[in-house]
Amino acid sequence: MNAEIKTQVISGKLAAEALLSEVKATTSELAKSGVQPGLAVVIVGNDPASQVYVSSKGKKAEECGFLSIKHELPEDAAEKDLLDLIASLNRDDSIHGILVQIPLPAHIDAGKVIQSISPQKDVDGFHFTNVGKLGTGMLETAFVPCTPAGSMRLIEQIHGKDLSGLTAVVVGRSNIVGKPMASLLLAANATVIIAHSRTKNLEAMCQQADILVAAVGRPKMIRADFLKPGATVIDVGINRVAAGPDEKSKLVGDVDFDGAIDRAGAITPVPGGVGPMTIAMLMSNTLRAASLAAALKIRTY
Ligand SMILES: Nc1nc(=O)c2c([nH]1)NC[C@@H]1CN(c3ccc(C(=O)N[C@@H](CCC(=O)O)C(=O)O)cc3)C=[N+]21
Repeated sequence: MNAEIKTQVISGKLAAEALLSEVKATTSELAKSGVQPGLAVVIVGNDPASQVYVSSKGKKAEECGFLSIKHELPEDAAEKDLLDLIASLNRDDSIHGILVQIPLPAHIDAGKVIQSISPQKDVDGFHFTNVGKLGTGMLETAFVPCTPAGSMRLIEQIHGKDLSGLTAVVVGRSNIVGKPMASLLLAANATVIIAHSRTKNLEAMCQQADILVAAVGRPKMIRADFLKPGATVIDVGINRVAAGPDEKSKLVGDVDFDGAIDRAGAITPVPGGVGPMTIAMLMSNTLRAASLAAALKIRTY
């Protein structure tokens, strides 16, 4: 135990509740002008983990006062059926956000499906238009992927909006977390390093980090000795591991939380950290899509 460092556990659960109550309040305001945000979640197949995520997204959407619609397609659905469904959701004025749950079955081209979603309804922020806007700093109209956006809100609690002079290390280079996370950190003036499976001496690289974002998908891979004392640690990992012979599986992050707590300045737990913020940001993005769509209905002249 390090007596000098008082580590703050950053509650994603509380931050998500705060964000959701803002979303609810703005949704009631919007209702006065006859606008109700609508979210369509599409799931293909019956992966149990995906089912759980999708139902919790639907539940949160309803709590926010949104129209919440779920489309379930069978595991062997044709790609064309999915593309046709998205085309009809793109045309549907009551739907402002479309989320196609990832992963998709192997016979479906996930890239093609994502690019078929209207960029204005792409509340996941995966469409090239939104990726390009984030990459070029056009954040006013971009949809930013929910996990990195939620992680930034948690970082903001500790460091504020301006990260000038701070070094951030993102471990992981996925299109849905690592790369957009790095773009957001850079936009907030951090000095950004993206580390990944081919990085030499990952431990030394991580020790540079004032802010460390772990998004590798390997349980407890980031250990206490990887951390600069006092660092802010954002654990994006959601790994389900066997807890014991008769016990249910449990969730662990990419960071060895019990070790890291003695060295970090602030750290997100798993569960209760980035996960709940991801869902809250999805609601925030959907509300934003609805507001932008409503604004565009007002005549220019
Ligand atoms: N198109 C698409 N968009 C996504 O945003 C998306 C996706 N596909 N596919 C799967 C991943 C995963 N994901 C999570 C969201 C919330 C929690 C979450 O709230 N987790 C809770 C624990 C939940 C539990 O106990 O299982 C927590 O960390 O506290 C986890 C994972 C969104 N994803």
